[in-house]
Amino acid sequence: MTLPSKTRLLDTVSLPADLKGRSREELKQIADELRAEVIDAVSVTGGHLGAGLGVVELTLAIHTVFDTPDDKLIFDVGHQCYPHKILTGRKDQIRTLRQGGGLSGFTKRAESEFDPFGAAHASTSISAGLGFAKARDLTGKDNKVVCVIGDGAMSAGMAYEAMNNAGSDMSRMLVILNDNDMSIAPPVGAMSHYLSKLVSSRSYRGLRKFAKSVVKPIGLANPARKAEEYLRGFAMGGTMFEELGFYYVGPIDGHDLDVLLPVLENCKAMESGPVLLHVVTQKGKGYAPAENSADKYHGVAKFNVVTGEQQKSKSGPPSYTKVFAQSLVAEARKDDRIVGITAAMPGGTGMDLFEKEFPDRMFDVGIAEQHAVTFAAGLAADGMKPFAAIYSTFLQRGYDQVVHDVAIQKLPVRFAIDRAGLVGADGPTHAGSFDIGYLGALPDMVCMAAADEAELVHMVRTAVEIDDRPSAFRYPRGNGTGIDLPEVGQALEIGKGRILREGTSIAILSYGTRLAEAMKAADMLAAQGLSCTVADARFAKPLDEDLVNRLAKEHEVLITIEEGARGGFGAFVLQHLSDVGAFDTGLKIRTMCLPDIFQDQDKPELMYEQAGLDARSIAARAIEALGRGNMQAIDQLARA
Ligand SMILES: Cc1ncc(C[n+]2csc(CCOP(=O)(O)OP(=O)(O)O)c2C)c(N)n1
Ligand SMILES: CC(=O)[C@@H](O)[C@H](O)COP(=O)(O)O
Ligand SMILES: [Mg+2]
Repeated sequence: MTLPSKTRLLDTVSLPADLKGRSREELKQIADELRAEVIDAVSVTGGHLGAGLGVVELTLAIHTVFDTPDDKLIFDVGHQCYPHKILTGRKDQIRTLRQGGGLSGFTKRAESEFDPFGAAHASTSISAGLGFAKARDLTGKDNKVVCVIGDGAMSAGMAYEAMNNAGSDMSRMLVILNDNDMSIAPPVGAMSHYLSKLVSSRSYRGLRKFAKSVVKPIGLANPARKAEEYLRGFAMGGTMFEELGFYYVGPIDGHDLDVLLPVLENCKAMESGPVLLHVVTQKGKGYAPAENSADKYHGVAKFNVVTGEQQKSKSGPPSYTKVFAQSLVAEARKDDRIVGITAAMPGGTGMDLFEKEFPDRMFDVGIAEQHAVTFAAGLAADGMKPFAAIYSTFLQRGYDQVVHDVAIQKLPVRFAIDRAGLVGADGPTHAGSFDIGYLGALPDMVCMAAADEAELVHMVRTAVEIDDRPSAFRYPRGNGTGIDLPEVGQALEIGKGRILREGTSIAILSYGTRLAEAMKAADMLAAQGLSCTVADARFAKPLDEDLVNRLAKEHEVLITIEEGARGGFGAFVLQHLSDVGAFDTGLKIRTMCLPDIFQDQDKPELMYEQAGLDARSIAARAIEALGRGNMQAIDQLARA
C-alpha cells in the first residue's frame, strides 16, 4: 500500500508549514498518500484506524488553512489523530504508535507542541477550546482555536455545557462537527437522529453542489466572505446550534478538498463569535475493508493491508467481558427485573450479547456516563435491578452521580467495572486504576474483584442478590485464566474472603487477578523453605476483618496486592489494622499496588512487571520484609 518514496509528495511534508502554497492537486495527492500511510502504519501497530481515515482530508485542510501550532487544534477523544501526527513532525515514529516507548495513540501535550491538549476520553474538546479562546483574549493574542468533535462525542453532557458557555459569551472559536454517523457502534439517541435529518435534508444536497460551484472560482487567496455568506444561506435555518449561539455552517462534504479548503478559509476569516462547521465524512473512508465493516474498523489488531484480515488473537480462554455478559444473560433469563446499561460501549462491555437476547431491557445511552449512572439509579429506585457495565476509567466521569444519586440513597445499582487495572496499548488515559479507592470510600458500597473468571460468575450472581445497597465488581481487560466455569453462579458470602494455600511465615492477601502471580510467588518462596499463605480477599468492602486479623497475627509478614492505585485495597487493610492496634506489636506489612505515576502504554505483562506486581516482585518484597531468603534463587525461578 505504501507508495514508492520517489513518488511520494508526503515525504516532502514534515510540518504543516510544508503544506502552504501547494496547489489543490498536490494537496489531493498528499491526502491520498497520507491515507495510504495511515493504513500501512496501523497494519503493523494495530490501533484506531477508521476514525483517522475519515478525517484525512479534514486534517490536511485544517493544517493547510490554519497556522498550527500557534492556532490551537484540539481533537476530541484523539483517536482520529494519526494523520495529524504524520503531518506534524511525527511521520518517522508513526510505526511506534501505541507500542512501549512509542507514540501515544491519542493527542498528548508531552509529545508535541502540535497537541495543545491531551485527550482519549470523549467530549472534552469544546470546553478545552473555550479555555484556550479565553486565555488568548485575556493575554491579547490573536490565534485561532479549532476543535474537531465527532457525532458520537456530541452525545455527552460536557459538549453541551461547553456550547452553552461558548454560545452565550460569543467566544471566537471554530468547532468542527465531524459527522460520520458512527460512534464505536452505530450512534444512538435523539441528537444523532437530528444530525441525520440535517444531513439528509435537501439543503445539504443542494449545498454540496452549490459549494463546489461557488467556491471554486474564488480560490484560496481570497477569504471569500461572500461565499461564506452564500454557504450559510444554504444551511438550514434555525438549527439547534444557532439557537445555542453558534454561527452554523454546513453540512459540507468533509472529503472534498475543493469544498473544505475555501469553507475553512471563510471560517478562519470570521471575526466574532463561535462557529460550528458541520462536515459529513465516512468512517474508514478510502479503505474498502474498513468501509464495508460494521464497526468501520474503529479499533483493529494488526492486519493484512491487501485483504484487510486482522491478526487473530491466539485462541485462549474466553475474555472476562464475555464471561460477565454470558453470566448476566443467564441471570436475566431467571429474573426479568435485571436490565443492562452501556454508555456507547455495547461491544466493549459485552452488553451487545445481552441486547441480542433482551433488546427491551438493554439501554445504550450514548457517551453519557453521568447520565448512565443516574438513569440506573432511577431504575433501581423503582424496583429494577440495573447492571451498569462501564469501563473503570469512564466511570470516573460519573463519580458524583455514583455518590449523590446512588450511594447516598443506598440504591441497588450494580456496577460491572470492566477494564479494571492496566489495559496496555491505550495507556494511562484508559487504565482502570482508581475505582477501588473511589468506590471503596463510599459508605455501604459493596466492592468485589474477581480473581478469575469463575469468581466473576459468582460475583454476577452475588450482585443480583444484593438488593438493598449498591455494589460493584471489577475485572480486567483480556482473557480469563482458563479455569473451568461453574454451571451457575453461587452467591458469595458478603465480606468474606477465601484461603487458597496455608503457610506459616508469609501471608499474601490478593484482591483481584494478581492472585495467580501471588500463587507463583508462593511457589518461588516455598522452594527455599519460606512457607506462604495465599488468600483471595474477594471483597475490599466490606473487608474480611477476621481474615485480615488472622493473617496479620499468624504470619511474620503480610503483603497485600491489587491492580489499582494507592489509596485502594491495601490502604483499607492498613486502616483496619491501625484501628485494631495491630501495628502496636510490630507487624511487618507491605502493600503492593500500582506505582504513583501515570504509566505509559506497553504490553500489559510488561506494564505489570514495571509496576512491580508480578510474581518475582512479590517474592522480592516478601524477602525484603522478612529479612531473609535468597533473591538470586528467586530470579533464577522467575527466568525459568
Ligand atoms: C467518556 C468516554 N466514554 C467512552 C469512550 C469510548 N469511545 C471512544 S471513541 C468513541 C466513539 C466516538 O464517536 P465519534 O466521536 O463519533 O468519533 P468517530 O470514532 O466516529 O470518529 C467511544 C464511545 C471514551 N473515549 N470516552
Ligand atoms: C478510543 C476509545 O476510548 C476506545 O476505542 C477504546 O480504545 C476501546 O478500548 P478497548 O479496546 O479496551 O475496548
Ligand atoms: Mg462518529
